[in-house]
Formats: sequence, structure tokens, C-alpha cells
Amino acid sequence: MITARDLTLSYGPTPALRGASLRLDPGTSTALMGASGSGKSSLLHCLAGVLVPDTGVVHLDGVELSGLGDRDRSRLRLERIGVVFQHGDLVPEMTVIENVALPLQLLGVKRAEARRRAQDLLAELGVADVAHRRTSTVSGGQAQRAAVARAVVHEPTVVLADEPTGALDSLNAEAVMDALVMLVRRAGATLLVVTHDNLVASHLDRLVTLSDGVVVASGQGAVR
Ligand SMILES: Nc1ncnc2c1ncn2[C@@H]1O[C@H](COP(=O)(O)OP(=O)(O)OP(=O)(O)O)[C@@H](O)[C@H]1O
Repeated sequence: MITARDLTLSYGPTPALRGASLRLDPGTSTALMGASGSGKSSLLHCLAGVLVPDTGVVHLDGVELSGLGDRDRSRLRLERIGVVFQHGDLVPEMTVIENVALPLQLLGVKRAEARRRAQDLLAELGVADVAHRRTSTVSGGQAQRAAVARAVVHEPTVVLADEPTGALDSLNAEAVMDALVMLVRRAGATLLVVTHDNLVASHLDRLVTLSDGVVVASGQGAVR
């Protein structure tokens, strides 16, 4: 489970979060929506432990993220969290399979085993044929499938996605969301997706709306 309580965050003079609170229960999926600039990405980065809020606390499985030093926070993030960004954020000099195997190898899984598990996931997502290509040479849809595989390969408890389909056409967007939801559900993990798109939100159980850095509404997801 992951919770954020009363988070505030400013970039210099610009406030991004003004007391945002959120609770994501195990096994649930949530869409985080709101106007541009309302603080969605900032909140996701605080939940991921990438940004430390100015005030307020984030708890991941009972551990206070902001109470950890950089090293321990990175380790916890690596073990328990998977992230997907709009443009995949794969390492361009590495092949697709090397990218997907990376979290496992960083966690100490042997190379051959890490690559086997990465290969299985890529096959399941229909992109095994590009496994040995550099990520800079694959299509946007293939890269996002690989990014989804990389986010779940180490079986994290929480998967956080920031506009994961924002750069895709609607067919690829549907396929990527189907894959993300299926894999997260199968692992019993918790999913949060930042999106502007009602179709993306309709894949998820619950909808949380952010306005001017605070959560203003929380309820059932959009109806498909
Ligand atoms: N690196 C930064 N430096 C300065 N200000 C920033 C930075 N990142 C975000 N902001 C500001 O913080 C506020 C919240 O931004 P954030 O990106 O969290 O919103 P968002 O809801 O994700 O927006 P969008 O939907 O446009 O991606 C905005 O006013 C934004 O301009």
C-alpha cells in the first residue's frame, strides 16, 4: 500500500502541490486526472520517491520514504516500484531485452535468468521480434510495451505510470493499457496512471482528480 499525506512541493516560487493526500490500496488501479499544471506529475514523482516533498509524508508498505537517505530510498524504489513514462524512457544505447532485464540485474538476478524472464514478458506482449534491437530503432508502440515490461518484470508492489499512452495512436494506446492492467492485476500490484484521456481512465477502477495541487475528488473510474 502507498499513501501520501498533506504533500506540499514548490519549484522555486511556483507551488505544485498544496496539501495533496492520496491512498492507494493493494490491488487497486487508479486514474489521476486534472488540468495541465495541477500537479499530477509532481505527485507521481513524490510517490515514486524521485522527488521529496517540502512537507508531508509518503509511506510505501509502512516505510516512510522521506525518512530514508538517498541510498535506501533508491533501493526501496528499485525493489518495490515500477514506473512508465510517456516516452518510455528506455536506455537508447541498449537493446530492448537489455532494458527489460535491467531492474532484475540491478537487484542481483543473474544475467541469463534476467534475460529469460524479460524474453518471456516481451513474448507475452507481442514484441519478442524486436528484443535484440536497440530501443532507438523500434516504434513508439513497441517501446511502450517494452517500458511496461520493464516496469513489472521485477514484480513490484506499486506501478506508477505518467501518461503512458500520451504519444501513441488510439489502437496502440488501447493495447498498452490492456497489457499494463493485465500484468499489474496478475501480480496483485497497485497501479496509478496519470492521464488526460477518459479512455485510458476507463481501464481503471477509480478516479482521483487533482486541482491546484490538492485532491478535490475521488470516486469510481469512468465508465467504458
Ligand atoms: N521542473 C520544474 N520547474 C519549475 N516549475 C515546475 C517544474 N515542474 C513542474 N513545474 C510547475 O509545477 C506545477 C505543477 O506541474 P506538474 O508537471 O506537476 O503538473 P501536471 O498536472 O502534471 O501538468 P501536465 O498535465 O501539463 O503534465 C506547474 O505550475 C508547473 O509549471
